[in-house]
Amino acid sequence: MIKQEFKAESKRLLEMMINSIYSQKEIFLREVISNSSDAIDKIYYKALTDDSLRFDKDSYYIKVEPDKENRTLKIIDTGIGMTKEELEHNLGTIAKSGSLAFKKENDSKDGHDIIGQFGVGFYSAFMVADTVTVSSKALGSDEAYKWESNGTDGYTMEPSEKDSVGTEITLIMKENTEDENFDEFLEEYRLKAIIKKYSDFIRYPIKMDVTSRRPIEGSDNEFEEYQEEQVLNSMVPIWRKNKNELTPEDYENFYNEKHYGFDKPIKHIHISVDGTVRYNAILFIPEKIPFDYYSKEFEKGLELYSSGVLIMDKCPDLLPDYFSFVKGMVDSEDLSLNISREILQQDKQLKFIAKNIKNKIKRELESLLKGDRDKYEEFYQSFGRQLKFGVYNDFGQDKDVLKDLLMFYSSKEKKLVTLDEYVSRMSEDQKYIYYATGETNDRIEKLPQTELVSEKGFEILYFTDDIDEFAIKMLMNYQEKEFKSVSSSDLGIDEDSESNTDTQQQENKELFDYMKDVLSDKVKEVKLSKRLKTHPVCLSTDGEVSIEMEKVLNAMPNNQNVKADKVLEINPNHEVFQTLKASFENDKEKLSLYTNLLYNQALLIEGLPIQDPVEFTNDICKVMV
Ligand SMILES: Nc1ncnc2c1ncn2[C@@H]1O[C@H](COP(=O)(O)OP(=O)(O)OP(=O)(O)O)[C@@H](O)[C@H]1O
Repeated sequence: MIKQEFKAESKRLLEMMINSIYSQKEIFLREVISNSSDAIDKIYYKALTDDSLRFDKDSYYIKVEPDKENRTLKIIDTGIGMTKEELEHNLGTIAKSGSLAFKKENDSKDGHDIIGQFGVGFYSAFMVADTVTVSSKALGSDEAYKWESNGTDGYTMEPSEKDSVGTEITLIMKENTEDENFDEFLEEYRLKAIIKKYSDFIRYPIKMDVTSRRPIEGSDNEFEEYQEEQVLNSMVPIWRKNKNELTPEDYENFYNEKHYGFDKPIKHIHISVDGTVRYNAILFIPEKIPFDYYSKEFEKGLELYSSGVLIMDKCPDLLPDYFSFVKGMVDSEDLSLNISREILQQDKQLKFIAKNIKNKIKRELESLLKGDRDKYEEFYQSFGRQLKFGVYNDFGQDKDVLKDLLMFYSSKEKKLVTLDEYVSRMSEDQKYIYYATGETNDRIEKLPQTELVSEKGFEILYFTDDIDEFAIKMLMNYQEKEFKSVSSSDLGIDEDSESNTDTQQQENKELFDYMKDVLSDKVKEVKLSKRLKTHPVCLSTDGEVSIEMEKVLNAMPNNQNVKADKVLEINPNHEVFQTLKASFENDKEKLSLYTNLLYNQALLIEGLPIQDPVEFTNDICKVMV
């Protein structure tokens, strides 16, 4: 059987490729500049093995020349150039990458890694240009050649004049349409911005004649325009520099230049890994919460570079949600890019980098907590909530990563403490890590439910964030100590008076049954309290859902009307209890009134709404008259 070769409609293929690979037209400049940078790198490589060649870095550059009048954009480089054959092979064949072949022949060294690999980037010029002319003189050749194409009808080749070695690409820009303005790619400010965004860390200077204004000599208010050649890119990526050479100010400047935030970062993390996947990263922990951080608009992610060229503005896969506040960038030469360089082909390397980064951020936060408590607390005030979400999310799969980073306000220390600090202070007879929930620390401080635990001398953690209790339920325990709400039915505290209370409970069973009937299904039970010392009444809960959780769940849009099993507790040592007993004997109507009043008071203490406020105030008046 004869094997047939696939035939391709190269015209259509090219058209499809030009119009569908890239999501943004501005990318063409990144591609053409990357080619120029590769061409200069190739001279560098040649010089390594060819003694007759000297690579003097300062003589190599890339120049961008917009010409608004003629609507052309030139990109000129002093790279290795192309011979007639190379022009034909590399630009006349789609998906033929001279650069990839070159890379295979020459091992990449000293971070001079060739960018091109797919053999398609050049054609992105046709997204913005009708005609592309490439005039090139190869290193070691006396002749120059010109390649020209309008992107659809093939190309022409002819000898041309060119004095120096290198390549000059001229784009004749497309006519503007209703939807597209191609003139923008001839504007200095736009070219500057595109170069800064994608090609800032190209190792060679990218120059352009920039128009500036200056006062005319001898005049106060007259100005003249003049042109001045400027280098538009920073060239040296700070992440490639030795950490010892860099000062904290260098990192701060980088943070500001890259517009990661308007604040001063609390900490920077510089990572250089030279293992199976090589990468460099500079990460920042911001000081202040970005204004949109807790909104839908906020997008997490790090900038992703491949060999110094920007691939993605915000690569979300590099950060877990709970570290979404981290800003910065990652640069790797080992990424599997897809041909548009916009998304990644497969994410094995990316997953590896993300995992490393996650562990590194965790370790750095732990060391901040140990080494600079004030700074950590500052950080925690801003982003602690996010860490707690991290404990709760995905069924707690990352709770162990985060548990040592958590902090809560302590009843004893009157400041934020870690769980480790809490547990290390626990006395032998303390079974649980106690917590109380409420809107503010002040309100929790006054909660009747805390009385017994506080009297026992046990520390209580104050939960004021709606996520707190959910996170802790997910954590279940810390260093094998379970968490216990001060409002839960069993506090695990052995009281001497316990049997006494139990007897009283038995003796007054009918009273409590009556009160329960008055309240019907508003409460699960009415009983004598073991936890109250001075306050007459409080609510506690029986079961998994606490009152605080009920509040949070019911405030959600998909509210499923979850209810906590509430227990109304009465303090047997309070005079009110005697009044209740007396009215049970003599005046049931009064007992009903008192029961409702006590229940509503308990709701108020919890910050829960009273079902019928008018009835409540009328009830109070009834007691007065
Ligand atoms: N300015 C230039 N100087 C020298 N050679 C060039 C220049 N521009 C392009 N080339 C050659 O043309 C080839 C094709 O370029 P093209 O941009 O299409 O692909 P690439 O850079 O190899 O790969 P990628 O699609 O990944 O960017 C390059 O591999 C290179 O050999």
